[in-house]
Amino acid sequence: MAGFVWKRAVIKVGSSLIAPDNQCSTLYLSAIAKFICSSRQQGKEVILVSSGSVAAGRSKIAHKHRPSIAEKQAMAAIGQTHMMANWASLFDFDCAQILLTADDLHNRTRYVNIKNTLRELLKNKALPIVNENDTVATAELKVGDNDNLAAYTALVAQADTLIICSDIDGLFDADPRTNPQAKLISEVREITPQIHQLAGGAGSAVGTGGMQTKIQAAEKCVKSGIQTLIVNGRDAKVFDSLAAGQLTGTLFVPTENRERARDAWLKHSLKTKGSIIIDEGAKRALLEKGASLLPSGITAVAGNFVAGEAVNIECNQTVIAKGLVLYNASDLVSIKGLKSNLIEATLGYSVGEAAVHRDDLVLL
Ligand SMILES: Nc1ncnc2c1ncn2[C@@H]1O[C@H](COP(=O)(O)OP(=O)(O)O)[C@@H](O)[C@H]1O
Ligand SMILES: N[C@@H](CCC(=O)OP(=O)(O)O)C(=O)O
Repeated sequence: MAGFVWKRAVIKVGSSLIAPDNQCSTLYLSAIAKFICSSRQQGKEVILVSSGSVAAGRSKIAHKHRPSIAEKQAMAAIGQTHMMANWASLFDFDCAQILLTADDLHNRTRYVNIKNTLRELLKNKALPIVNENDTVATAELKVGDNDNLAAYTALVAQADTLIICSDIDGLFDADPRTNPQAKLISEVREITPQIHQLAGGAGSAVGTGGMQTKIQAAEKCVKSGIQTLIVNGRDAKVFDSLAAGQLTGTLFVPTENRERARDAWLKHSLKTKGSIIIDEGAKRALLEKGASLLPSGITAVAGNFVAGEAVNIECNQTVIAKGLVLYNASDLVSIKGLKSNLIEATLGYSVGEAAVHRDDLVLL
C-alpha cells in the first residue's frame, strides 16, 4: 500500500474499544494513545472523537433490558466522566472535553466558537476530546452517531485526515458477520451506491450505525479533500504501521484537493456581507507572506456583518481576498488600526489576534 502522510487528523474511537464490556478499559486504548503521542512528537496535530459514554455509564443506572432515553442520557452523564478519565490516564498532557450536538454545528456563532476553541487548544498542545452531548440532545437535535460527528469535526477543524478506529479491519465486500468469505477492500476511490450497499449496521451491542455511518462520514470528508481511513482499533500493529507511515485498513481517497475545495467554498458558496478595507502593508502580508489579516492593517469597515460571516478584503478599491471574519463589524471599527495586544482592553474580549485567520481566507 502507498504511504500515509498527514498533518492534522481527527481520530474517532468507537464504544467497542473504550468500553468493550460496558466498563471503561485501556486494553485497546494504550496502542492508540501511543500513536497519538508519537504523532504529536513529530509535530502533527490530533483531535479525538471518543464514544463510550453510554456504554461506560450503563452499569451505573438501573434500567430494564432496553433503557429509556432518560436512562441513556443519565448513563451518558456518568459515563462521560469515566471515559474522559480513562483517556486522561494515558497522557501526560491536558485532555479537553468538547460536547457537541448537531444544533451547535448548524448555528453560525457556535460553529465559529467551536472552530476558535479547537484552534486555541491545538495551539496550547492540549488534546481535544469530542463527543456528542447526549445528555441534552433529543433525537432531532443530535448528529446521532459519532462517525458523522467525527466527519463534521474534521471539517470544522480543517483536518486533512479522519481515522475511524473500529472493531473490524475496515470495509469488507460483504458484512463479515453474515458472510465469512467477505474480503477487505483496501482502497475506495469513489463512494458509489454499491459501496453504500456493502455496509450493514452495528456489529456489537455497544456500537451505533455500523459501516453505514462510517461510509457517510467518509463521503462528507473525501469531497472536502480529507482522506478517511477505517482501521481495526483492536490491533496494536495497525498503529505501528500508521506511525511508520504505512497505510492499513480501508482508505477512502479524497476526490478533491483540500485547499481547492476550501477555496472554492470560500469563493463561490459564501455570500459576502460587507468589506474590510486594508492598507498596503497588510496587502503585502496577505499576498506575499500568506499571513492572517490583523486589525492593525485595517483602515475602514463597510457593512453590518457579524463574526463568522464572509467579507471582501479590499485595498485601493480592488477586492484582493475573501474570508470569514472573526469580529462583528462594529467591533472591528473599534479595533481597526490597533495592535492585536490591545483587542481585549478595547473590546473587553478577544477571540484571537487576527481579524481574518489565514485558514479562512482565499486570495482572489
Ligand atoms: N461491509 C462491512 N464491512 C465491515 N464491517 C461491517 C460491514 N457491514 C457491517 N459491518 C459491521 O460494522 C461493525 C462496526 O461498526 P460499529 O459496531 O458501529 O462499531 P464502532 O463502535 O466501531 O462504531 C463491524 O463490527 C461489522 O460487524
Ligand atoms: N455518543 C455516544 C456514542 C455514539 C456512537 O456513535 O457510538 P459508536 O458507534 O460506538 O461510535 C456515546 O458516547 O455513548
